[in-house]
Amino acid sequence: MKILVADKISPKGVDFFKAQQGYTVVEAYGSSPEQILELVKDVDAIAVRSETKVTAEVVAAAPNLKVVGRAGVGVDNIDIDAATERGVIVMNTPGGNTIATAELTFTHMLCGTRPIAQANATMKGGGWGRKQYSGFELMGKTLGICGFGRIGAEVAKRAQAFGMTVLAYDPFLTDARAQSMGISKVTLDDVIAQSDYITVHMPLNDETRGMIGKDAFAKAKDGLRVFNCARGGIIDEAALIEAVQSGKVAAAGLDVYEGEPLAEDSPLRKLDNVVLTPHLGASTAEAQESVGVEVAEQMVEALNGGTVRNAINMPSVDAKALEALKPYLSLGEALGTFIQQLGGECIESLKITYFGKITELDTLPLSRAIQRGFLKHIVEQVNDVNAPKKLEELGVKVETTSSNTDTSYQELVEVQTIDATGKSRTVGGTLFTRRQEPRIVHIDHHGLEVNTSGTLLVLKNQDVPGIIGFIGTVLSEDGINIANMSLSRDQGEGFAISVYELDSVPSETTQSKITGHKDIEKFRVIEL
Ligand SMILES: NC(=O)c1ccc[n+]([C@@H]2O[C@H](COP(=O)([O-])OP(=O)(O)OC[C@H]3O[C@@H](n4cnc5c(N)ncnc54)[C@H](O)[C@@H]3O)[C@@H](O)[C@H]2O)c1
Ligand SMILES: O=C(O)[C@H](O)COP(=O)(O)O
Repeated sequence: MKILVADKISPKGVDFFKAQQGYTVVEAYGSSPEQILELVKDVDAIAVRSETKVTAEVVAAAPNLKVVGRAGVGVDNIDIDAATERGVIVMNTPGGNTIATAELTFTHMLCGTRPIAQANATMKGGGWGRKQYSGFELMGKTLGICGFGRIGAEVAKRAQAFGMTVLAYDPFLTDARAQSMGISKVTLDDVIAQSDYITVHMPLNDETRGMIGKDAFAKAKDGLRVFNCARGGIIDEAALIEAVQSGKVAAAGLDVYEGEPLAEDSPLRKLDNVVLTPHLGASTAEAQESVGVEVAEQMVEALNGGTVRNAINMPSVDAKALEALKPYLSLGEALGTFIQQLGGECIESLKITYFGKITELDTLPLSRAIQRGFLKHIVEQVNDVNAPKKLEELGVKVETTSSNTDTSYQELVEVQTIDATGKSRTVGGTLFTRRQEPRIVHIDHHGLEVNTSGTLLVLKNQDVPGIIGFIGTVLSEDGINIANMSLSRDQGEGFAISVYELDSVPSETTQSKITGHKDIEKFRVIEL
């Protein structure tokens, strides 16, 4: 495996890569976009922080690329869509720099309350300035936190320790969590109208870009103090500059910017009551060691075919849950591959239903395995990362449900296809013998028992004598052994469904002989 470490991550993380047998590590910090395109030509994985941009062009230039690892939280420097389309796993290390960033945020809040940075600059210039640098207290003030995730919550705890009242705006924050943290869950308008301090802790996207802008400053209290240690652009820079210049905003602290590095001539650099740091949130020894080692471990585990942790573009499952799911994954893949070949062409919908005990597990990886299996014979380079996207591109709608309807099995996975004419085909599978052996247990609700590997001949015929003998004869003339056979008779309708497990695929001639038999309505050769 060849790993490109494109941004400076902890030496312990780099050493972890180097310690792996058969791994080659290229460390190339501060490379230009052109150099990156050249460097990724033969790499299996790229480790980055926020500097290197993993664009669609970079993904396209790296045919062997399997994993992009981000030693940190934000993945806005990685083109997730391009990576997903190619089946490249993108992973981050979400918790490792939470405390570092919460502490930097709090440092900014303190600096925006007591003019430490400004006083320090005066002192270094030979001055004293005791009178001009008096400040305020945090005690008794209201802090509004927009984005109450890992970092937002840590900032809240620190603010409470300083005697602040905390309001939070986060559409995903539950009442129970707000209550247990002793904070008030409010609307964005309330945060803006009631806060003395506002800090933002969410990703930058179309919803959050400019969330604190001209309108917000107009509705805010006079003398508001604002802080952004999340992503540049959540607080609109032009609006902030205006609000600081007009005195509406009394102080601000920024660690992140709309463009990084911040332009040398940015007006922000000239505002006395705005304290700036160069994207230092995660830059502590502890955080860097944590995210550097974590990203290296996660990447190696994924590259070696183990558990995929903290992936952005596929379900992440912990090792224990994955162990419990393992036997189901090969069943799922086989059911997907089977139904794609049984369902025929122009399939518009793929419905997955889980029954019984399996509904207690996290079935997301299993649903991915079914989708991957479905695409196995029709799309090249499909994996759990890109399977949903490939199905979407093919116009196949995927629906997954859990049902509490009783079946004859302790647990059952059912996969149904519906084609453009509305015709539906269904296959069901379960695990036999203490959950280890995958079996197909029905086709279109006709009970059978079929193994989930190799070549299958699926037959629908009139339920008349001589069919099994005929199939045995034509296959033996072709030199093909039958390993197993399962039969389901529908006496009411007078036909039978049978599945023959074969040692190899029947020749064209044999298949024409089967087609020619007057009592055989249809058959399919299915390769699992
Ligand atoms: N300055 C730095 O060096 C630094 C370091 C670490 C993280 N960060 C950034 O800080 C941000 C927060 O990181 P985190 O680890 O707390 O992430 P997190 O995922 O734990 O929390 C983000 C929170 O934002 C909320 N959210 C999402 N959309 C929202 C919206 N429209 N309105 C309000 N809330 C919304 C989510 O519900 C979530 O609770 C990220 O952007 C991350 O990239 C910056
Ligand atoms: O999202 C993050 O984790 C931070 O922005 C840290 O970025 P960095 O690794 O480039 O310091």
